[in-house]
Amino acid sequence: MNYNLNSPAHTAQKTSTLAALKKLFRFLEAEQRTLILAFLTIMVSSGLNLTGPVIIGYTIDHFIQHHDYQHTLLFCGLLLLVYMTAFGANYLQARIMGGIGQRMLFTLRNAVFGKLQELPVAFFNQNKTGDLISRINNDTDKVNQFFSQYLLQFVSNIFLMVGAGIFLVSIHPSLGGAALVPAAFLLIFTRLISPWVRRKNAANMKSTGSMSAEVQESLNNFKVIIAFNRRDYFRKRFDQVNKENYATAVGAGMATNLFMPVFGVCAQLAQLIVLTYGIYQVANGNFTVGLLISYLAYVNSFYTPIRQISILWANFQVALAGWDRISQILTLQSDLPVLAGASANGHSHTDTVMEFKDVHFSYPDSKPVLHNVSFQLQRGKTYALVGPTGGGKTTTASLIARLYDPTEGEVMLNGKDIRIYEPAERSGRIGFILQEPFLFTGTIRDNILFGNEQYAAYSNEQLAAVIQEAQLESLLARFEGGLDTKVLTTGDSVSLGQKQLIAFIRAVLRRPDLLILDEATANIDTITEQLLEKILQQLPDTTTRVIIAHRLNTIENADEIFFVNGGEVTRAGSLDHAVNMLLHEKRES
Ligand SMILES: Nc1ncnc2c1ncn2[C@@H]1O[C@H](COP(=O)(O)OP(=O)(O)OP(=O)(O)O)[C@@H](O)[C@H]1O
Repeated sequence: MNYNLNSPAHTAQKTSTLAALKKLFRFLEAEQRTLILAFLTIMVSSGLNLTGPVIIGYTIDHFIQHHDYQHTLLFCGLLLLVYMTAFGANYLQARIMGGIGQRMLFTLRNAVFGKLQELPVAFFNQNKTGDLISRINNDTDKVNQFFSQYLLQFVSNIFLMVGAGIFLVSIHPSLGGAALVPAAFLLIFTRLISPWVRRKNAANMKSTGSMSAEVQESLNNFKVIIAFNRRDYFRKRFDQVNKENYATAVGAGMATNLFMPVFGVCAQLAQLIVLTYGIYQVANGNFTVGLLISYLAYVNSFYTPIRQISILWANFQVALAGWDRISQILTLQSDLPVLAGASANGHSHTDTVMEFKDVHFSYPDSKPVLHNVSFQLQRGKTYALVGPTGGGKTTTASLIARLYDPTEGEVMLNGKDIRIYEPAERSGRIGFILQEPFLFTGTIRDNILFGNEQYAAYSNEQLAAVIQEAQLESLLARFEGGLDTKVLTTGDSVSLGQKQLIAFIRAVLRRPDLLILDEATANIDTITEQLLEKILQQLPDTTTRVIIAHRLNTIENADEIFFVNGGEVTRAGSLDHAVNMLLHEKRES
């Protein structure tokens, strides 16, 4: 399945504005009451703001022109009260929406992160971590900014604009009609350029994602960069993506800022029209001066929100571009679903713990790695997978652990299709010590208990007793701080061999039915390796072991050896035969 989020199949996927809004509002379902309250505050503040010009016009015509200063003062006081109440309502609305925005950001980030947890290894193979981080951090924030800062301003401005528009047309239809002509032009203009603005912003977010991926890659590999003295090379590469990001940011900024001046010109045009036509009407005695001042204030009340809306609309386009990138993740489905209807319960104790039936496998857009492979692994036995580099050993092990599904054929665990097992059950039954074990920042205890709920509540003493029972205490003894030894993800606090020891303890303590060791002793000294070998021998009789190793001495005790190469997994028979096959393969290549 194509999981590459930056491929045309995904980037072409755009939701319409309305559909995007509908989906976004789903994240606000729990906020309905607060939203209604915020909406009420908007109605109050907009309604009060709209009465301002009426009060001014009325005061001029009825009191100022008749030199009635007592009433003038009274109405000025009333105006102050109106504006202060509007201010209070505005403040309340900003506070409410700030809270809603932050909660939405929280929910949105959780949703994206939760989805990432559901997706298969293939997704992570095809996407760069930096880009995913940028989607979780930056793009969700763009959506949040719109919701927390702009959404209600947007609504309140629309409310003000419609209210002022109604006043304009009802006071003087022809003058109102003339005042609204520039607005009609704006509507068409906005519709035409919005998709382009959204595209420009999407391009900018994409390049921010690429930049983040570049930073992530060089920070992750800084040792190699320093060792090979490639700082300049990476500096140049960063310079390149930074330049691209700069160019797309300028493009997005220009597109986003285009709304403002055009909207400004239209507002001025409307005022000019009203002023010219209005003075003509006053001269003919059809209009009072007070009414014209109110009228101009309404033109202002109509176009100021429009100007605001232009800024908000631009931000809305940014939020939509961010939403497109987020929803590309949210709409993905894992291509490793658990088969419905079947049950993995009633664990049958078949002798065959694992079986491949006519399995074919290829990575996306790559040539086949496995071709029509069939084999069985019996309970309690030790198997070795040998073969040349790139022959397909790790791939075979990954299919055993269901990190991928076969392109064709079936993989059976304990006599049942592996696809019927829930991930928790499957990973409990199959332990996988990866070629490059990954440790999380924390302590050895945290890392040993990773994904192992059974001992989560154990004290260190209890856990040490379990470790002793599993005969792993001599491995733990290699760490001075014991279970509390600190581990950093950068890996500097523990050596690669020590990491493999921790991964080994982690996997063995889960007591899996099947334990896969992928080059798990490659970085361990010979004495420790012998110790591991001993521990492996002492695992319960029912545990099946699959060992992938380049050092052939590590597989001396295997019950069966499989040779993995050229798409095939064949029985190698004895160790000598496996060595001959490897030598033959080397000579051929
Ligand atoms: N994620 C991937 N995407 C595309 N091709 C891959 C991927 N992982 C491995 N391959 C390819 O699949 C083939 C088998 O790789 P695999 O890692 O299974 O070999 P291996 O026998 O375990 O090698 P090694 O002994 O070096 O670990 C190789 O040609 C490799 O390039």
